[in-house]
Amino acid sequence: MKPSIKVIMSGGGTGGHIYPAISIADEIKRRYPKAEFLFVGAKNRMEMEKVPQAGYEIIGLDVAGIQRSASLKNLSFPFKLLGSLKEARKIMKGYKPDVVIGTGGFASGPTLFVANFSNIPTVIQEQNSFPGVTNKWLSKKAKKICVAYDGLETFFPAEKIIKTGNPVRQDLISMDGKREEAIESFGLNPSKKTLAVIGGSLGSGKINETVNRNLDQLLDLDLQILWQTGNYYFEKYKHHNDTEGVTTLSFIKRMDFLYAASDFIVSRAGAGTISELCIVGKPVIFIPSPNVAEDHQTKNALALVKEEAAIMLKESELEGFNQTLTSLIDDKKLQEQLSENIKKLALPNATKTIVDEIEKLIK
Ligand SMILES: CC(=O)N[C@H]1[C@@H](OP(=O)(O)OP(=O)(O)OC[C@H]2O[C@@H](n3ccc(=O)[nH]c3=O)[C@H](O)[C@@H]2O)O[C@H](CO)[C@@H](O)[C@@H]1O
Repeated sequence: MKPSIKVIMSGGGTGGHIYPAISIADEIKRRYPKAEFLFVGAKNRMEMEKVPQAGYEIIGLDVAGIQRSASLKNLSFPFKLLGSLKEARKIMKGYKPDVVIGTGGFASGPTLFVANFSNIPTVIQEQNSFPGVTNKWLSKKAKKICVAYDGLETFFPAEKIIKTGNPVRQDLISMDGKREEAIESFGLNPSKKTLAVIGGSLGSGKINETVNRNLDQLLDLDLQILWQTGNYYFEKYKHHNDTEGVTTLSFIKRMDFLYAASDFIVSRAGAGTISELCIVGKPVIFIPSPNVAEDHQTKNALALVKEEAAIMLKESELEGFNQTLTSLIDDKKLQEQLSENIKKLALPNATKTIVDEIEKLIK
């Protein structure tokens, strides 16, 4: 009989930190049906909704990040940090976990710091090719660091690094035979090619503006557009649902369907989306967000561009959007080459490999 274990998962702020935590918890639960889980997130952030939907309990810390631009909000940062450290300490003392797993975002900083300080083994799952300051700092005391890109020994202690890949939800790994159902579920035209637009879990204002500006020319390419705007921007663009050939959605529950229905993809370069796109194997144009720590999305995308596995357009190059997309659509050979090369980078066993490492720690 497998023992009952107690696990704290901490991460959130955006889907990119939440979904890996849920995938890892699901796999631990599959192996240890009696395992108990507590998620620690940040109050009022996306995890407070998505984690309970996935069937797990979550506590929200009163914590926020530092604003990159000078902001009055930063004045309250030290107080919130101290408060959240106190809260995390209380949680750790009360729950007594066997292991604490951090997938990044505001809450994982104080949670893993307190766990490290209390000598509870911690594991970091770093999704990006370039880590933020918090993970670099937490890595000193973490037992293991599961990464998805090469070259992270520049930032983390080399002996703790394991290249596992990023966890990808199971329904995104088994993609075969879903195209027809996917096309039907979005009410798309099966005889037309589909361009999917993905702004990341929160949506992207810049990508939305670009698609909106170029919409007529895009439709002239005889494409239909499946456009994820993000919740925040949906009101502004939802009227396009009345435009023939355009489907806008705020947030997509069945990302497997979005990928299955699409022929070409334009996307932000969040690490989780990239890992999924490697499994999906379709031609992609990345438009990385320049507004993230250390410009890590550009670095994520460049790791693929280097392998001729994707095209990248910087935000400063968006006047060339139409031309880049048209060239891709017109070039079958390029499409095949991108598909073939991106698939080579897929690491579909990431979640299992990460949980193998966690198991070694708790045994
Ligand atoms: C603005 C920001 O801070 N972005 C960061 C955030 O991105 P973001 O939260 O966008 O994260 P990712 O691209 O890594 O992952 C998004 C996840 O949300 C899912 N999804 C997305 C849209 C949707 O409608 N439905 C849905 O389910 C995707 O399938 C994927 O699993 O975390 C990533 C991982 O650390 C980072 O690389 C990004 O730079």
